[in-house]
Amino acid sequence: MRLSLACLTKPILHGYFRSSCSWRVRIAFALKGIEFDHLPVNLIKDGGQQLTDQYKALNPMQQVPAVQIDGITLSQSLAVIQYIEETRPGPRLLPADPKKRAQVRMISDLIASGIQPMQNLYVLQKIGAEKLQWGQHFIQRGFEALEPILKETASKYCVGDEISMADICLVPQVYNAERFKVDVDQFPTIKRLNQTLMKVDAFKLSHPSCQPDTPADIRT
Ligand SMILES: O=C(O)/C=C\C(=O)CC(=O)CC(=O)O
Repeated sequence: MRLSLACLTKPILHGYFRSSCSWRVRIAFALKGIEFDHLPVNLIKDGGQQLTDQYKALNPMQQVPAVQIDGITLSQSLAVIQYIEETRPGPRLLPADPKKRAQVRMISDLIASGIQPMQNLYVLQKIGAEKLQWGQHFIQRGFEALEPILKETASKYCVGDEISMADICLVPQVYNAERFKVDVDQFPTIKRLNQTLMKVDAFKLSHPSCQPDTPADIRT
């Protein structure tokens, strides 16, 4: 087998400890057992390091994460997750069954396109005041849709009994819900899945509370 040099170098994750989209990528790397180098991009410090020309050259959307892997640079966490799914061994992150696979994509997109972008830093900075209520509104609305969907698709995990990309999206979004003071008790399926997943090492080790760039005062 011929291995290109690019495949032999560790991927580099440009991310931020508290970014839910960076956390998604960290979970996927952990589940697949992929070692990576972490280059922190502080979204707050100096007005936001993602806004520098240097970072813009890496990711023109000026958001995290960006991942350098196999000689290419990818932004957008779901594209990264699907790329490593297609190129790396280890547990499957998308089910083989087409219906379950579609359900995983539906749940992932619901979160990654329907909820998270409405409460990300850039949008909230544009809103000005009312940030908390704005974020709460869109997470609440999204979880009201997600709960009945998960009730249908979930068994041990979001879709059946295998951890998938849907679970990778769910846990960081629940973390954001808690940050925005959405009462997750309203959503028993979401709550139960989050509790189950937070016992899995890949989710624990990648948690925002214990990353290289986690500030000392909130590190656990
Ligand atoms: O420390 C901060 O407050 C800044 C940024 C974030 O949390 C990341 C986001 O923009 C939200 C998100 O990932 O969903």
